[in-house]
This record gives sequence, C-alpha cells and structure tokens, in this order.
Amino acid sequence: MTAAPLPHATILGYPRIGRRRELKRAVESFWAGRITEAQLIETASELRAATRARLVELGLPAAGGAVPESFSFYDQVLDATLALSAIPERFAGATGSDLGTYFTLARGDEQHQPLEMTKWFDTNYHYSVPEIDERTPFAANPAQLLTQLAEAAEAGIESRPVLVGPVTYLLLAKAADGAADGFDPVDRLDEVTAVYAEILSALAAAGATWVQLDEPALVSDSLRTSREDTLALVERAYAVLGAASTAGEAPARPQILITAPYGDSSRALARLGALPVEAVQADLVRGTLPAAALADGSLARAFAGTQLVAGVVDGRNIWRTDLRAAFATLTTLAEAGVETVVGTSNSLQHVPHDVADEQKLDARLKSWLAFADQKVAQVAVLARGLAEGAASIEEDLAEVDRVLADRAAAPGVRIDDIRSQVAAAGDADRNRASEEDRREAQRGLGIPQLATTTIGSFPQTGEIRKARSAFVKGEIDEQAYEGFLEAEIERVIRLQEEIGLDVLVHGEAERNDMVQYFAELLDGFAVTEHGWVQSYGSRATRPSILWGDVSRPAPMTVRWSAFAQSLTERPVKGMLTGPVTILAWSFVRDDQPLGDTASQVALALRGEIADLVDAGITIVQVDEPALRELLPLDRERQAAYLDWSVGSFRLATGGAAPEVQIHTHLCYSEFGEIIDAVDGLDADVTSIEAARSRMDVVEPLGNHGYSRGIGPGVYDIHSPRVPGVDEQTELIRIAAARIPGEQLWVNPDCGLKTRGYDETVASLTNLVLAAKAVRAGA
Ligand code: MET
Ligand SMILES: [Zn+2]
Repeated sequence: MTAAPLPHATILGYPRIGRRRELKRAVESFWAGRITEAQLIETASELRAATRARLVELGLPAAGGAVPESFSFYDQVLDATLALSAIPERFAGATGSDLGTYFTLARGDEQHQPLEMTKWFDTNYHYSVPEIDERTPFAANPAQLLTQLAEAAEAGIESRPVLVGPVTYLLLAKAADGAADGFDPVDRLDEVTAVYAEILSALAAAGATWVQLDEPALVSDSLRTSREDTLALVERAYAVLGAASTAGEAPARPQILITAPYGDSSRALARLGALPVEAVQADLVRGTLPAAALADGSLARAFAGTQLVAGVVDGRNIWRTDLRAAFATLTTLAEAGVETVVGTSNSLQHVPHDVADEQKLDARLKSWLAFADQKVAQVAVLARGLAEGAASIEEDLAEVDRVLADRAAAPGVRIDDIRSQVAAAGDADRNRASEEDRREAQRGLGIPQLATTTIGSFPQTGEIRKARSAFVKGEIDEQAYEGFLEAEIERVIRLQEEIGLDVLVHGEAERNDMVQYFAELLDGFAVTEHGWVQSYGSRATRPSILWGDVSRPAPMTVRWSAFAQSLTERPVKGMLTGPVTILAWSFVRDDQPLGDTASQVALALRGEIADLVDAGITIVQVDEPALRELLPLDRERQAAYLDWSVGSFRLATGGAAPEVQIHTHLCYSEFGEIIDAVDGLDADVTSIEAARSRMDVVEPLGNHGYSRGIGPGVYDIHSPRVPGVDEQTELIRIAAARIPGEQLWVNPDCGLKTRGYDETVASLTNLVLAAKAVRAGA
C-alpha cells in the first residue's frame, strides 16, 4: 500500500469559469483595461477558494489530496506551456509578467499571431497548441502551482496540483514553423521529462503529497503515434519521474496519479499499474475493464501498491449516474483485490456547475439531472459504499433506481409514432438520384464556374443582439422583432448583390447559436439558464439538453429563407444544422445509441428541407462542422460511428429531388482522415476550412479523385485581417491546379458572425474579384 493513499473519493477536475461566469467577466475586464492584474489575480484566488470549499462541502475529504487544483486562467495546455517556460521563439519580444505573456500566447497582439487553437480530444473544448522546435527552451516554472497549493494549505485543505502530463503535452504540440523537416516535438521527451521532475520536486518541497498528471493521449488513435508507441513513451517518462523519492529524500516528488480520461485504456491498464507511480485513473464510462486480467488476477498483481481511480461517474454528460451499476463495477474491482478509489471519467470542466441553479427547468426533467456538484456528491456516496459496505448506501441506490425508472417511463421520452417513422426509414430514403443525374438536373440553377458564396452567417452586430434580448425580455413584441429581422435580412441580401456574390444567404440574424436555435424549436430538447460550459478561454456555450424523442412541431427556418428568396433573383441557400452537429453540441440522452437519436433529428430536418423546397428554395446547406469532432478516438469504434453519422446526414437530405442542390459545410482542415466519410455524405457541394493551412486539403481531394462540388475556404474568418485580392487569387489558383473549375466553389472558411461589417465587406469584395480574376485566366 502507498504511504499516504488517496482517500476513497476524488474527481479529476471541476469547472473553472465560476458559477456565474465570474472568471469570464474578470478576464475580459482585465483585457479591456478595466481592472488591474492584481484584481484579476484576486478574483481568481477567490474562485479557487470557493471551489475547494464547495468540493469539501460536497463530500471530498479535505486531507489526502482528494481535491484537485484544476483552475486555469485560460487553458490547461497553456498552463503547462508556462510551467515549462516553453515560450515559442516568435514571441521573444512579448515579455511582461507571467500572466501577461500567458495571455499574449493565447490571444496574440499586434505583432504576434496567437497560438493556434484546436479541439481537445473528442470534446468541444479548445486548447492552445504548443509550438516546439529543436531550440525551444524548457525550464521549470511551478509558480502558479505553488501559489494554489499554498492557498489551499492556508484554508486547511491538502489539495492535489494538476498538470497535463509530458507525453500528452508533446503529442498535442506541433512542430514550430522553423523546425527541421521530420522534427517531432516528442523527440524532446527526455528533456521535458527532466523539467517535470524539477516541478515535482518543487511541489514536494512545498508539501504536496499528490500530483495529478493527465495523459489522455493514452486512449487516442488520432495522434501522431500509435497507441502502443504512446504507451511506451509514457513508460519511458514515468520510469524517470517515478524514480524520485516519495519519502522526502532528494530527489523528492509527491505521489503521482496518472489519468487516462476520454476513452478506453483497458489494453494499457495492467502496464500502467506496473509503473512506479502510486495511482492510475481509468475512464470506465467510455472505457471498460480488462476482463481477462481482472479474472486471472494479473490486474491486481500489476496494481499491487498502486491505487486504481475508477472513473465511473460520467464527466461528459448531465444525467444522474446509475449508482447501482457504478457500484457493481467498484465491487468487482475491490473483490478482485484492486485498491480502488471512486472517481469521474474525466474532469468535470465539460459540465455546468449546479442543477439547483436552474429555476425554469421542468421539475421532473430536473430530477433526472446531475451537473458538476451533483456528480461530486455521487462520487462521495459511492465512496461511502466502498468503505462501509453496500448496505450503507442502499437508500441512495434505491432513490436513483426510482429516478431512472421515472425517466424511462416519462411522457415524451419514447414516442411510438416517432419511433415507427425512424424504423420505417430504409436505404431508399438515404439515397438520392445518381451524382450525374443531379448534376444534369441542377444545370437549371445557372450556377457559374468558380461560383462565389458565403457559409451562412453575417456579422452578429450589437443591434441584432440588442433586439434579440429586448424580445426575449418582452420589451418589444414579436411583430417588432420580426420586422427588425426582415430589415436585417433585406440589408444583407442587397449587400451581397452589390458585392456580386452568386449564391446568397439570409445571414442567420435570427439565430443566437446554430444548435440552440434548432433545439428551442424542436420537441425533445430543453434549454438551461445557467448551464454554461467553457468552450475556450473566456468563451462558454450553453448546450441544450436532448432528453426525449425528437420531432418538429412546425417549420423552423422557412419563414426567413422564403422571405430572403422573395427579395432577389439569385438563389438563396436554405441553412440548417446537421444531425451530428446538433448532437455533438448538446447534452444527449444516454439511454439509447447516438445513432438512434441522430435518426430522429434527421427526420425532423428532412421535413424542414421539404418545406423549404415547397417554399421555393432550390439550394439547402446542412452544416456538419462537428463531424470530425465526434470521430471516436478509438479506431475500432470509428467505422460504426461513420456509419450512423453519414447515415443520419443522408436520411436528412435523401428526400431532396435531383434539382435541389444540397450543400454541407465542415470547418477544420484535418480532412484526410475522413475524406471517405465526406464523400459518403453525398452532398452536391461541400465547403471546408482551408485558408489557414493554405489549401492543404486540396491535395488529398485531388488524390482521392473527388468528383463533387468543393469550396475550400480562401478567407480565414478567425481574424479581422482583410485578405487581399492577390492573396485570395493565389489560393484559388492552388485549388484550381488540383480540382476542375466546374467543381470548384469560392467561399470563406466559415461563417462571418464574429466579424465586423467593414472587414467583411472588404474581404468579400476581394473574394469576388479574385474569383473573377481566376475565371478570366488572369
Ligand atoms: C461552425 S460552422 C458555422 C456555419 C454557419 N452556417 C455559419 O455560417 O455561421
Ligand atoms: Zn464553420
């Protein structure tokens, strides 16, 4: 047994933006110069104090390292960059306080492009990508970790510092621009490990008894290394880190907990247990236990002297845990002789704070839910059961049994009519006319070569937001609000005509968010008041809750699209969000396969497309920006995913007549991996992000012999910079060299809702001129 074992209950991390998004407000005020750095630091410290106190109140022991220090001013990967002092050379001029440098890396400034952001594993959270080359300096800077540890100690809490582990850190990094060809950041693992060792020794000197090092790279097949190689890298790094003493002799370290959230680590688990660390966490929601190793005792032998933190409480969704099932898993482990701690599958950073804050949710629905605070309490209950026996928690288990039974039987959860419609949908409903027939039928649309268009949204101005909030608050009536939106749509249509775009959009002014807008109009969804979840930095989204069978009581977009089309001779694209993206950016029911839920959403969208077409719309775009994000990290699960995700898109769009042109939009550029799936969507035209990578996507498309319409973005909408005519012409040419002109569309990378009008008009004007230049062969 370890010298000072972890108590029976812990979590991997907790939301850090604050119950009322206090951190967002403080950080943004600091950026705007309204508060000082000292004030920001003070607010952050108060938030951390509140979190620790809350966690203890909810049942995590104050002693023994059960309370994680998972706070971050912006992002946990960026925190590791600072802890390693791994500031890319291109930021050399950007010196300041630690926090100043930190925010410059995150957000850039006049002289510096920010670090790139990308999605964290299969979540909708974005991290700042480290840039490493052969010369990146590494030096231990544990200041932030030490501050937190000292704060906790002062409050009488023995907390557990948290840091992204060395292997995951380097595998999530990219080679900096100046690195030699073939350089991989992970080449520097030994040096980085040495710096981690120094950080650990500083933590031990400051009295830390535990440290948590997150290694989700262990569960992913989507990184540069194979899983087997990742495991070997982890073994190499932790052999070094584990060699230090936990008993205080130099070199000293705290006890180490390695975590493997977001997926299945079962194949690696016995080897992880054998590492010279004191605890290993496994995600037992996404993952499983290695049944054979459990049965033959080898898991228990590998874990002799090592605790297993069993991630049985789901940190990715908002449903109350089936405590009886979770307890059975814990019992299996304990009976097999594995020293077990109850934990969450991953950090609770992906769920909102507290169900109790929701005043407007239906009471019955509310009783089925668990946000972060409720999940911590569930962990505590299970831990009590583990320590004191099943009988001690029987009442809690029975209560959850009742809640789950109530949920299963509640009206709206299963609607026969919807289920039989889904069951009746067959292959024929997922197949349109042949590509050729459609191309022929769509000639009537009169679309030119290198047709210009946008992705859908136009700038969401202050006036739009003001009008929406006035309407929500009842300050203006529906008629006034709709009049405002019509005027806005008319303005956007005229503007596009003046700029000379070929295929127009209505601008999406009526949408607060591309998923929530539909969730509010579909049956089967609920929206929260305070269910904010960090998306990146100071940004948060409020995912809707998909709790029941989904249907469409009335048309959702027809009014706006038809109005826009009535104003112009040019085609206006109808604009819908696809089933996969609606699921990915909501909290989804966990009582049936995702594919079943996706089919219901697809049928609702299919009805909407039919109504749009009846109203005279000839082109419909169904956005699927999350198609790549939901791709399972585990290769073995990818085929099944692609099957249902592609199938649901085809069910949504499969009823469209050949002369209706179906578009889709994806926004990421790591495209090679899913190119077959994109082909499988069978959309007539696909727009995709490409400007930032300077058209990297056209190469795989060309090699693939892609035959459909494709619009690789020529204008990076992530920054206010206006790309010139020459620059966009150049990008179109790069694409035209690989893709025939009649297939090629010209469009920005993504929607324009976060942009201002001046830059939008200038950039789109240049885009149209660039398309003309290439058409003219100039
Ligand atoms: C994140 S993809 C966004 C697509 C949407 N139609 C828009 O233009 O905003
Ligand atoms: Zn997009």
